[in-house]
Formats: sequence, structure tokens, C-alpha cells
Amino acid sequence: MTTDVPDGHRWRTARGLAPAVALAFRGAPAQLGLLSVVALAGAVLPVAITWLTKLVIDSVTGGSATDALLPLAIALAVLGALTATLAQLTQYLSAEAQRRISRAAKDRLYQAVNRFPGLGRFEDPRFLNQLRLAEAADSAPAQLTTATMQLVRNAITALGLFGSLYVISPLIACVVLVAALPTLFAELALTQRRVNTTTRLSPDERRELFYQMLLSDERASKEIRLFGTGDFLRGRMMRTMSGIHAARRALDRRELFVQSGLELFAAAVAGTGLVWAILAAGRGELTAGDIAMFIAAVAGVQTAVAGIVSLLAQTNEQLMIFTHYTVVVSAPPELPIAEHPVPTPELRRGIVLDDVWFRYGDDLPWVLRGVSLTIPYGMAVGLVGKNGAGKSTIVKLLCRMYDPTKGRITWDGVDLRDLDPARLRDRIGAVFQDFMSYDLTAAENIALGDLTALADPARITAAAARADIHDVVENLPGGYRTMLSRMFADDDGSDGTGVVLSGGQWQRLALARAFLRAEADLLILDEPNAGLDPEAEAESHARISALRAGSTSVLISHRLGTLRDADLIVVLDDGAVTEAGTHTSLLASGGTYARLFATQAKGYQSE
Ligand SMILES: Nc1ncnc2c1ncn2[C@@H]1O[C@H](COP(=O)(O)OP(=O)(O)OP(=O)(O)O)[C@@H](O)[C@H]1O
Repeated sequence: MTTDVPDGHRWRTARGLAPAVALAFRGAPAQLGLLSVVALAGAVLPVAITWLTKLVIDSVTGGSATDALLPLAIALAVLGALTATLAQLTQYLSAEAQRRISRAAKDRLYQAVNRFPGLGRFEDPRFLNQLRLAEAADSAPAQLTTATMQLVRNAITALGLFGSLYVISPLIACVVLVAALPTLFAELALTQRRVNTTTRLSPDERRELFYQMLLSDERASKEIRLFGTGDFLRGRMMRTMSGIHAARRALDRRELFVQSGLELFAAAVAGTGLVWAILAAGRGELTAGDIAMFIAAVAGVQTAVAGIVSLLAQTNEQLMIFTHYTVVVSAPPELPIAEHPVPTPELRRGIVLDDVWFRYGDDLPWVLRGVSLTIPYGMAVGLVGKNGAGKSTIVKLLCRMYDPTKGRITWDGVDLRDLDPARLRDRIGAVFQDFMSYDLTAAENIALGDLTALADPARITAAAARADIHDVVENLPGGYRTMLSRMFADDDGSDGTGVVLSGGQWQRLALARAFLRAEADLLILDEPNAGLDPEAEAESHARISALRAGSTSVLISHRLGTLRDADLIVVLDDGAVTEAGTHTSLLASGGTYARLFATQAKGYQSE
């Protein structure tokens, strides 16, 4: 995936205009319709005012009667008032259109983000940079559409004024027009540079944001204070920021230099024209009205042409930014999705990992090296192994967050690649090692396991009871409606206290979330008891065993006692299965499991 828009791809970039405008019109059809009418009216007003001004001056200097002057003066006043009103109306309509279109654009962007089936994209720094740029592009469709309207409006005005100028002096009219060309090219070159700089700075800006969030993050604040790393992190943030500012400053200086030169050039062209007009008037070739119209027309054409140039540059810039948006919303799924997925069958036989090899990237080491393993239907399988052995990776593969690099995983004989990932996940309940704690109410924290439960509080309380967290939640100030956050404490309309649970309590809540899917075909518990006290662990263990009796589950735990009554215990070492059997058989064989178990048991006994 490309991260920036290479030079020389303007045409491809320009093709982004149609989808951007289509998106904008879908987001705010009424506002943009009205804006088009207003823009058209605004286009002809300056030309009409210039001609009326000339007529008024010629009438005055020609000694016309007041009766003849009055209608002209009134018409001028009305057009002036209309110009002022239209400007306000344009501003209001543009702002409203901008809000609606940004909303539509953001909605579409995150719909696309939610559609990525696996985790790969969220671990790809190039994609994350692109996503950051796409997030900043939500105003591009609105800006592109209004810029296109303004372009048309300015073109009409410029043409009208150019015609007026042409009547007085074809030569000067052409000089004014040709003099705008260098400005056009200079602005386009500046735009390209601006966009390239923005693209280049995206990783640094992401890094700056990371430090900024870290410094105000509630969870990070403990370590930052204890280890006194606040100033270190702030220093890094400031250094990153200085680098970004230096790049932007260099760009601003270039713009200052180029644009000042262009302004001087335009002023010189206008000044030369004025000298010529005054000399021509002295020779009696132009009237006073002609001079007034000449001055207004030269200024008007220059303003309109400068407007066109800057709008073209803006459009070019927005189009390049919008390219990132388009890339993200049209990015294909990073996991191949079967065109006609096999309906995920209810699990009846089991899940088989068949010579599964896996690494997180082509340039990264193998994490799983030919794992073959059967998770029979209705049985509890325990995974044991040292840190980094690949246990959680197997869990992620079972949920099809990634595909095996080699080998395959089957669900009742069907390759996971042939199933719809969403339907597969409907059949799985899981507590991940790095489970989430959401800044939402207690009920919502549980209901996220199955959103249909939001309308059925009894299911939520039942799941909480199974995870042994019901009493704790019920005794919170607002019961299940308590906001489990200090950050958004008053969002629940309560007294604004908000509650933060302990690590073990959060873990039980995550268990309750998984238990909402008690009927799931496969329950995965990755270190479900790590945060529980010994009594709670024993109790939780008994509950899980009872709940899962006769069902299929995968349990991972470093506390081997938790796994001793699993139907099958699999020992992983460095990404390969080294032992498998029941607790008793593994103890009897005297291998790694027996050694690890003996070490843990000894640790408890010596205490
Ligand atoms: N998203 C990732 N990108 C790259 N490497 C990863 C990623 N996740 C895990 N790894 C690597 O894969 C290896 C196995 O990790 P995994 O989390 O599966 O181990 P584990 O057996 O669950 O360990 P633990 O007992 O510490 O939880 C580790 O070397 C880890 O660094």
C-alpha cells in the first residue's frame, strides 16, 4: 500500500474529485443545492456592479438629470446589499454542509475500519499512518465541493470582468490574464510540497500524539509518577514537536518568499495598466467612467484569477489528502474472505490444527512451527508453556484474527478460511489475556459480549452471577448502571462518583462478558484467573468447570492447578507441541509438565 501520493499522478488524483463530490452531495444535498444557487448569483453580482458604477459615473460627469441617476443608484445599493447578504448565507450554508459531510465521511471511514476482519492492519505502521491522514481528510469532500462551486463562480466573474476590460483594452486584458499563469504554476508546486510534507510528517505526528496521550493517561500515570519519567516523556514529545515545526517552518518560509514575489508581480501589472489608462484618458480616449471601470475590472480580474489559482491549489491539496481516505475506505480485507462462505456449522466433531506454521510478518521469526493439535468436541483442552511459547497466538488463530502462514485449521472439517469470520466468532466466547475494560456502565461492560442482552437485563445479571461479580456490581452506588470510569463519571446521570474496579473485579466482568455466550460452541479463556485471589480462583475454576462440563473449551494458565482436570493438556515449547496428555499421564511421563508442576507445588508447600 502506498503511503503518499507520488508526483506525476495528478490525473489519478484528480479522478478522486467525482467520489468526493458524490460523498458530499449524499451528506448534505439540500445545503449544497442552495449553495450552488447562491454561488451562481454571487458570480454575476461583481460584473453587474462594475457596469452600474461606470454608468453612474458617466451619467454624473455627462450631466444627466437626477431622475435618470436615481434608479441606477438604487440598483447599485440593492446589489451591494445582496452581495453582503449572500456572503453571510454562503458562510452559514458552508458550515452546515461541512458538518453534515464530515459526519457522513467519518461514518464511512469507520464502517470501513470495522470491516477489516483481522488484526493485521492495526499492526501495520504504514496503514496506521494512512489511517491518521484519512481521519484528517473528513473535511476534504466538503472543501472540494465548495471549492469547485467557488471555482465556477470565480470563473464566471473573471470572464465577465475580463470581457469588460477587453472592451476598454484588449491588450491590457490579455496581459492581466497571462500574468496569472506563473502564479498558477507556483501555487500548484507549493501545494505538492505541502501535501508531501504532511505525508512525511504523519509518523512523527502519530508519535507526538502517543506521548501526549501517555502523559494524560490514567493507567500510565502510576508508573510515570513512580519512575519519575514525566519530564523524560515530555522532553521526547517536545523534541518530536520541534522536528515537525521545523519542517512546517521551512515550508512557510518558502511560501512567504514565493507568494510575496507573486503579489509584487501582480501589483506591477495593475500599476502599469493604471498608468496607461490615465495617459489614455488624458488623450481623451477614455471617459471617467471607463477609468473607474478599468480600475475595478483589473482589480476584479486579478482577485478572481488569484481566487481561481488558490482554489485550484486548494483543490489539488484536498484531492491528494482525499487519496489517503480513498485508500483506507477501499482497502481490501487483509484476510481473504471466501466469496461464498460455508455456513459455520454447530461444532460436533472438533477443531483441528494441522501442521500450523505462523509468523506475524515475513521479516519476523516463526512463532508456531508445525503445530498439530486436536481440540475434540465437548472437551476442555489446557495449553501450557513458557512466556512467548505461542499460546495466545493459537487463540488468535482459532478466532481467525490471522490466517496460518502454512498449514490449516479446521472447524468440524471445514477450513476456517472458508467460513465467514463474523459467523465463526458468533460461535466463540473468549476472555483474552489483555481483555478490555470499557469506560461504560457495568451493565454495558457485560452486554458488549452479546449486544442483544442490552434489552434483557436478566441475562446480564445471570452472566454476572456466573462470573461471581453480581454482588459486587449490585452494591455499586448505581448498581448495574454505575459508570465504571472516573473520566466519564457523570455520564450516567448519577451523582457523578463513578467507580473504578480492582484488577480482579475487571477480570470477572470480562468473564461475565464471555459467559453471556454460555451457549457458544467454543469457550476460550486465556489466563482467566490471573488477577483473582486464591479463593476466588478456586471458586472461579469450579464454576468454569461446571459451566463448561461437556462443552468445548481452550484454557490457558500458568497456574497449572487450574488445568489439572482438563481432558487434554498440551505443552508448547518455542512454537511446537512437545507433550500432550492428561494431568496424570503427563506427571507419570516425567517431562516438562511434570517438572513445572512439581516446581509450582513445591513453591506452595514451602510457604
Ligand atoms: N502482534 C504481534 N506482532 C509480532 N509479534 C508478536 C505479536 N504478538 C505476539 N508476538 C510474538 O509471538 C511470540 C508468542 O507470543 P504469544 O503471546 O503467543 O505467547 P504466549 O505463549 O501466549 O506467552 P505468555 O505466556 O507470555 O502470554 C512472542 O515472541 C511474541 O513476541
